[in-house]
Amino acid sequence: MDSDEVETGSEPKLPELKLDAKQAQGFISYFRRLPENEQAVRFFDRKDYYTAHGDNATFIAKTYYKTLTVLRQLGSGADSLPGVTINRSMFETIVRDLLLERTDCTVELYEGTGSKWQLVKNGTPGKLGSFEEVLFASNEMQDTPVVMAVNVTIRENERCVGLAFVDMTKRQLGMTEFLDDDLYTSLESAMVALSCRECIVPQLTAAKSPDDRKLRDVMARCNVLVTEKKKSDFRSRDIEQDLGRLVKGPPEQHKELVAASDAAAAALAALLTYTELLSDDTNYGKYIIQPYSLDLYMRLDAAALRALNVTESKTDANKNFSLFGLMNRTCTQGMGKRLLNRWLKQPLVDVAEITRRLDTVQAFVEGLELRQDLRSHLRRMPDIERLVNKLEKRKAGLQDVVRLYQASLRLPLIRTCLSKYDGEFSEYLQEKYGSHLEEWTQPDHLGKFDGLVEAAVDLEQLQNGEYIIAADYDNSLQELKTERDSVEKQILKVHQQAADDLGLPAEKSLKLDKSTQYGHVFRITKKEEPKVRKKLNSQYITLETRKDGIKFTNAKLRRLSEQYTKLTEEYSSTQRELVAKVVDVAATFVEVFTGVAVLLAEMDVLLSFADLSCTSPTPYVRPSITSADEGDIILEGSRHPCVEAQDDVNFISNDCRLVRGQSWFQIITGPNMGGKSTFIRQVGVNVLMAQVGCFVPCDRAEISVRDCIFARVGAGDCQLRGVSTFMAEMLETASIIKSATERSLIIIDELGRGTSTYDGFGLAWAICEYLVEVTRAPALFATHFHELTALAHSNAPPVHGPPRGPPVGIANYHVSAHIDTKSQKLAMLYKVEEGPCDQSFGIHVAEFAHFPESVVELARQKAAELEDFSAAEKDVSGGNTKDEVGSKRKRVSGLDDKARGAGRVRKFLQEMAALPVDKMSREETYAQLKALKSDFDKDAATNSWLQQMV
Ligand SMILES: Nc1ncnc2c1ncn2[C@@H]1O[C@H](COP(=O)(O)OP(=O)(O)OP(=O)(O)O)[C@@H](O)[C@H]1O
Repeated sequence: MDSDEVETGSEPKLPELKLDAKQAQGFISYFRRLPENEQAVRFFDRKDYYTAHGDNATFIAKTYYKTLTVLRQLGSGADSLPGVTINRSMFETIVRDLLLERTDCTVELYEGTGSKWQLVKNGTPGKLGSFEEVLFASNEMQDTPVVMAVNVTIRENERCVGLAFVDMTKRQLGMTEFLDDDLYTSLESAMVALSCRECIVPQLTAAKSPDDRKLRDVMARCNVLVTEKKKSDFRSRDIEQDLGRLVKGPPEQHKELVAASDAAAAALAALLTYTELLSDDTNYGKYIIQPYSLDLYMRLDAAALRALNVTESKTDANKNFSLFGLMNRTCTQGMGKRLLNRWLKQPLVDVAEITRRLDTVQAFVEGLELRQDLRSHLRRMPDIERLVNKLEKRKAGLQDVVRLYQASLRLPLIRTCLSKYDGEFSEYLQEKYGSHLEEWTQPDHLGKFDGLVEAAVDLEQLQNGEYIIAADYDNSLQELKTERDSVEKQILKVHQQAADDLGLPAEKSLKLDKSTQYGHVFRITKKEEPKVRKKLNSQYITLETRKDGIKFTNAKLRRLSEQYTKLTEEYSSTQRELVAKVVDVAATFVEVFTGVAVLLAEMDVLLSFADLSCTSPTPYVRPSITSADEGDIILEGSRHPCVEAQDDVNFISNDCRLVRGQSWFQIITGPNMGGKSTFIRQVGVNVLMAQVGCFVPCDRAEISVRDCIFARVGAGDCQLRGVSTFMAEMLETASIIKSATERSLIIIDELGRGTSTYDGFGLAWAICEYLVEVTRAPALFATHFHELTALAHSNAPPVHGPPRGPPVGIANYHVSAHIDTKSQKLAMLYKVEEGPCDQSFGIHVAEFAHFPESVVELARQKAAELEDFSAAEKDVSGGNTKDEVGSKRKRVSGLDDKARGAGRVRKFLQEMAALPVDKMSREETYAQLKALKSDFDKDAATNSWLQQMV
C-alpha cells in the first residue's frame, strides 16, 4: 500500500487520513451539501486510499472493521464529521459485498480535493455500471446482474403485472405481462428464475396500500433492491424508437412485443431510462429482445429455493451444503458456473428438452475418455462471455484478444474428442456440438480470426508476459523498430567507449541505466567516483549524485537517448493505434464467440453433472421422465445429495412412492430428529435435479415432470421483518393454496408449529383437506400432529364441493427409530416406513436418559389416561387396520366427537379465512381472531376430541 498506515493495537492497519484543518473544513462543507440518500454508500478517492464519512463511516466501521475505534473525527465541535479510511483492497472487498452480496445499498465514488468533488462512478446491485471493472478485475463473475421493472395495474380486482428485465452482461431484454394473485406468486417465481437483483417500481404518491406492501414483501423475500422511479418514466411513448436503436435485427419482433403489452412496454421504458443504455452508443444494435414466458420453466419461489438449499449461502460451513456448491464441478472460467446458477433456478418442464440434457449427461457418464478429455480442454477455457463483452464495449486489449485466440485453437481439439466417441448418443452429440464446432473452426470463420492474431501479435513475446503487435505486421512499425534498434546499438557502443575512456569495465563498474527522468545515463558508485573525478568534470555532465551512486552522461549519449525516447514514443503510439485496429477487427467475431461461449458453458455444466453422477460414493442414476399428466414419482433408494455428501453422515436411503390414486398425498410422522424433514426435502431436490437435466441420487427413479415446487419448511427469517411465525406460515401456505395445481409438487414441514396446538392442528387439517380435494397435487406433509394420520381413513364427505376426480390417495408414512435395551440408546434409523408413527418414544427416551423412576412412572400414568392401548384400531381407523402397524396411541374419543370436532375446526378456519385481513389494522385482526377463538373454546368444552388438543 502506498500511503502511511497506522496500527492501533489489535485494530486493523488503516491508511492515515491526512487533511489539515482548512482542507477538513472544505470537505465537511462539501459533504454536508450532498443530497440525502439513505441507500447510498459514498466513497471518496484520495489517490492512495479511500474514505467514507458520516453514517456511511459508522456503517463501514461496524460491518467491515467490526469496531468503532477505527472512526476518526474531521473538524471539531458540533460540526465535526466522523470518517474512516479504507485501503484499496478493502475498498474492493466492501464494494463487492455491497453490490454483489447485499441488495440494500448503492455505491457512489467521488474524485476531487478540498471542497471540489465530483461523482465519477455510480453502481447498484442491478446496474454495476463502471464498477464492473473493479468487481471483476481479480475475480470470476459468479452471476450476471439482472434489473427488472414492474408495473402493476389493478383492473376489476385483477392484478396485471407488466414486467421487463435487462441483463446487461448478456445484452438481453425481455418482457411479459401476466395476471397475478394478490400475493404476487407469479412475479416471485419470475424474480427467482431470472436471478433479479434490483427492481424498478413507480414511486408512490400516497401512503402505501396493502397491495404495495405485498409487492414490497415479495421483493424482500427475493432479496431484491427496490428502486423507485417517477411515474412519468413508466410511459411507453418512445419505446419503439428506443428499441429500434438498441435491438439488433428487424424491428417487427419488438414492435409486436410492444403492441402485445402496454404495461410491459411501460416497464421497459422505465428500465431503459434507469439503465441509461441509450446513452452509450456501443450498445446500439447489440441487444436482443425476447418475450419471457413464466411457463418455460418450473416455478420456484424464494421459500422453495431456501428449503431445497439451491443456492450457496455465506454461512454454509462447506460447499456441499447447497445444491449449487455440490453440483458445481464446472471447469471453465466463470461461464459454466454462471450457467449452472441459472439452470438451477430454471428447471425445465419440457420432457423432450430434459431428455436431451439427460442424453448428453449419459453420454458423458458412459464415455469416460470423452469426459476426461473434454474436461481437460475446458479447464483451459477463459471466460469467453466476459471477453466478448469487453470486445463489444471496446474495452478489450491485446491480451483479451490473445486469450480468445488460445480458446479458438482448442476448439478443433474438442471437436476431435467428440468425433472419437462412438457410443449410443454419438449422433446427437455430433448434431448438437460437433457440427457447430466444425463450422466455426473452418478457415473462413475463426480461421480468419486465428490468422489475424498470428499475423498481428508478436506471439514469441507472450512467454515474457508481453502482449504487443509484431513489428512485421506494419511497415511503419517495422521502420520505427529498426531505427530504434540501431539507436540502441549506438548507445551500447557509446557505453563501451566511455568505459574505455574512464578505465572502468562496462557493466561491472560503469553501468548503463534507463530512467524515466533522464533516459539512458551512465552510473558509477560513489566509491569509484574519486578515480575518475577529473574526467567526469571535464568531459561528462553530472546529473545526479545520490547515495546509490552518480548519474552522468555526455553529449553523444544524451543525443542518442533523446532519439531513443522519441522513437519509443512513436513506436508505442503506433502500437496503440494498431492494437485498436486489431481489437476492432476482432470485435467482428463476437457473434461466433458468443455461440462458442454458449456451447462450451452448456457442455461444461453437463460434464459437471456427469462427473458428480459417477464419482459420488454411490453413483447417481438417470431418471425416467414422463409428462406432468402421466406417471408417478417413484424414487427408489433415494438420498439427499447434500446431506449424503457431508463427511460425518452415513446416509440411509429411502424409497418414495408418490402414486396417483394410492399415495399421491403422504403424511409423514415420526420422532424429532428422525429425518422427516430431510426425507421430504430430498424428494423435492431429486425432482429439481432431474428437471435440470442431472442424474439423481437414487437406485431407480421415475419422475412425472412438475411445473412448480412449493416448499414450506420452517418460518425462515420472517420474524426479523416483523412478521410473526404464525403469520408467515399463513402467508406461505396461502400462496400454496392459491397457486398450486395438480402438476405441482408440495412439500410442507411442520405446519402449525408457530401457533397454539388447536389452531395449528386445525390449520394443518384444513389445508390437507384442501390439497387433497381441490389442488390434488402430489404432496409430502411432515407433521408432529399425529392426529393428522386419521386423514388417510377419513370417510367424511368432501367439504369443497363435488369431487374433482378419483381420490388422489392418502398414505401414512413414518420415520423409524429403535430403542436398544442393552445399550440403553435410542437410535434413529432414518428409515421411512409405511403407516403412522409409534409415538411412545417420548417415555422411552426419558427412561433411558435416566429420568427419575417416579417421573417416568407418572408419565406412563398420564399417557395411559390419554391413550387406550387396547382399543380396537377399527374404532378410529374407519375399518382400515393395515396402515396402523406399530401405532399404539389411540384417542379415547369416539368417531362422532372427532367428526364434529373436525367440522368445528373447519368452521373456525373458514371464519378466519373470511376476515378481510387486507383492510384491517393489526389490532382489529387480533381482536377478531380473539373473538373467534373464544367462540371456538366454548364449543371445544363439550367435545372431548377437541379438548385433547386445546
Ligand atoms: N436418511 C438419513 N440418513 C442419515 N442421517 C439422516 C437421514 N435423515 C436425516 N438424517 C440426519 O438427522 C438429522 C435430523 O434430520 P431432520 O431434520 O430431517 O429430522 P426431523 O425429523 O425433520 O426433525 P424435527 O422434527 O426435529 O424437525 C439431520 O441433520 C441429518 O444429519
